Amino acid sequence: MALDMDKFHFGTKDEKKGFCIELLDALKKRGFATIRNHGVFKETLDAQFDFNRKFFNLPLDVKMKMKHPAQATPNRGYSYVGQENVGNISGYGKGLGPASTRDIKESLDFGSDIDDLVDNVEVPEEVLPSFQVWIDGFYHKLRETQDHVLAALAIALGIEESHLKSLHDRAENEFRLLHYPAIPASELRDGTATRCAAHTDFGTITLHFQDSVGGLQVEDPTEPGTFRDAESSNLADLILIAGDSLQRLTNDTVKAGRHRVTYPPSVDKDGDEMIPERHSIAYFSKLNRDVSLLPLKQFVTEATPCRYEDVTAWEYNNRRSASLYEGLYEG
Ligand SMILES: O=C(O)CCC(=O)C(=O)O
Ligand SMILES: [Fe+2]
Repeated sequence: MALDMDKFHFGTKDEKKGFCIELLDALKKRGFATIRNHGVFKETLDAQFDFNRKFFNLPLDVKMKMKHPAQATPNRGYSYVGQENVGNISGYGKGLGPASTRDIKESLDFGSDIDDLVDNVEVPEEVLPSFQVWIDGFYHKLRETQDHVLAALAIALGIEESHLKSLHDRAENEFRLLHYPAIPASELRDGTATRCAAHTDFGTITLHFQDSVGGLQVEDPTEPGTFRDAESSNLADLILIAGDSLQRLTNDTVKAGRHRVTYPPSVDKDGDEMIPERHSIAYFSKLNRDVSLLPLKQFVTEATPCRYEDVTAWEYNNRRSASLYEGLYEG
């Protein structure tokens, strides 16, 4: 059941508080929360998914003109199928090494148009008219939603309402459009390939939207190893997953949600069917680069000693993302 964010904005004091508590509860118990009335209208999402399709339908040589650089940072531009392998970070936090799976996906990464450190790899007007202007607007639209979600989480966690939001006020988020090409179900069967291998995201929260194909799954925090579909009856619902940085700031009070993309619920894993192509959007909320990932003081007590080192959000982000592209550019 999706949580109704209208209760946060327009509800009574108790309804607002109730929304915040349920949101935090869902992250703790299921590893994700679905939210409706989050401020991004269905028409806006439909238009964004139209742009997704238009971009990924371009010929490969055109997409390669917007190519992601040869290393993980800066995380901007187009990554072809096989360029980024999330399996490399699947074992993170579990004491395991990289998994030997390859992801069958392509993606296009952006930051904000006002980021003063990293420039976007822009999609030129002659390649896709109005695309870049739309993307820049979409970034800020989602940022507004992010700010409200962070306020709700802060309330539930007993932190000052604007505190988490203020740690994100430099527009250093990133977001990506993803396309998973149609493949025969048999291609995923022996476990050497997947759509997107299991992982946690590096930022504080990730806002996900997926098309009607589905396939996003989140690990049950109470049953490690069991992944459950993160489906929603309404495609305009936002699927919220916590990331490593929120886990660190809250000293494990909120754990990062481990997630992956695999067979959609409608496809028979043992059959010969084609898995349809899939489009999705992942908006990664990132702390300002200079913020320390030491747990906030409220979360460090005698019973819950500090579990994490003093590292900046940027250093941590770069350390984690470096492994995503590892092995590709040797020699
Ligand atoms: O495609 C999706 O729904 C999820 C993608 C994802 O988890 C990621 O890019 O970090
Ligand atoms: Fe992710």
